[in-house]
Amino acid sequence: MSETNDLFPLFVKLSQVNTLLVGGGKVGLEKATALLTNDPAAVLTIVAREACAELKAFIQAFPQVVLEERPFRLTDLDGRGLVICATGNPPLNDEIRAATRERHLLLNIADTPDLCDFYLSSVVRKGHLKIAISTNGKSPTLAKRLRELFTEILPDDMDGLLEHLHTLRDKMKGDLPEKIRRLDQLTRMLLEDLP
Ligand SMILES: C[C@@]1(CC(=O)O)C2=NC(=C\c3[nH]c(c(CCC(=O)O)c3CC(=O)O)Cc3[nH]c(c(CC(=O)O)c3CCC(=O)O)/C=C3\N/C(=C\2)[C@@H](CCC(=O)O)[C@]3(C)CC(=O)O)/[C@H]1CCC(=O)O
Ligand SMILES: NC(=O)c1ccc[n+]([C@@H]2O[C@H](COP(=O)([O-])OP(=O)(O)OC[C@H]3O[C@@H](n4cnc5c(N)ncnc54)[C@H](O)[C@@H]3O)[C@@H](O)[C@H]2O)c1
Repeated sequence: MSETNDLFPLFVKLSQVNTLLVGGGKVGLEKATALLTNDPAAVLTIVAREACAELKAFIQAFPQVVLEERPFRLTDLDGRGLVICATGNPPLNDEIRAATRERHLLLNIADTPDLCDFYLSSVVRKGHLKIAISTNGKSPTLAKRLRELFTEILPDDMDGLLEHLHTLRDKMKGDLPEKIRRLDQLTRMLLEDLP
């Protein structure tokens, strides 16, 4: 029997959702990079006993990011929307798992699928176009490879196409089914030009 991928993808506005990252080692740096490259205005607090030099250097470019070098405490969860944990500390993972469940907060514990409410995805970015890839946790390396493949084959000027479609969409009058029919037709023609 084949398993299905039941994960529901969302595109989250990190500038409006207060995120806590616990842990500031190599994996913490990867997660901070994923958050801040997608949204440089992400509201992010990092709590780590000791943050690595690379993380400290990286967050310099993001003045809104708060780094507190001290042990995690439960009050760190106050006012958060998302929590990401990258400490490699199993008892702490369990404590944060229980506390976030009580507070109805969404939690990702890096590299520990069983304890996650959500996974981070591999992200293809071409201007306004963003494609998130999930392998249902089966192979993050394949997700990374597919990101590289799509980044290579999609044209860099996707923004030109999207702006054009946006202008046309705003100009179109008439009833919705007719608008959808015309946009379907137009995008079919435009996408035929892609490699
Ligand atoms: C996509 C990406 C996003 C991101 O992290 O930003 C991401 N992992 C990335 C890379 C990566 N991670 C690992 C390697 C080493 C090779 C390997 O082990 O495969 C590489 C490859 C590399 O770095 O080259 C180690 C690893 N990761 C997980 C486990 C545990 C397990 O599988 O049980 C272990 C073993 C740990 C150990 O053995 O100790 C688990 C998860 N990793 C996920 C996301 C979630 C599932 C996403 C999906 O559905 O595919 C999930 C379930 C939870 C989560 O962490 O959110 C990012 C690629 C970004 C990009 O480049 O595009
Ligand atoms: N990198 C690996 O080889 C490896 C192997 C197995 C699992 N992992 C997973 O990777 C993650 C961590 O990896 P890493 O390489 O970044 O580890 P790391 O040891 O470099 O970093 C751990 C970070 O967590 C912080 N930390 C630990 N306890 C804390 C506490 N009580 N309060 C606040 N901060 C605390 C440390 O100060 C540090 O910043 C974990 O999710 C772990 O399950 C990694």
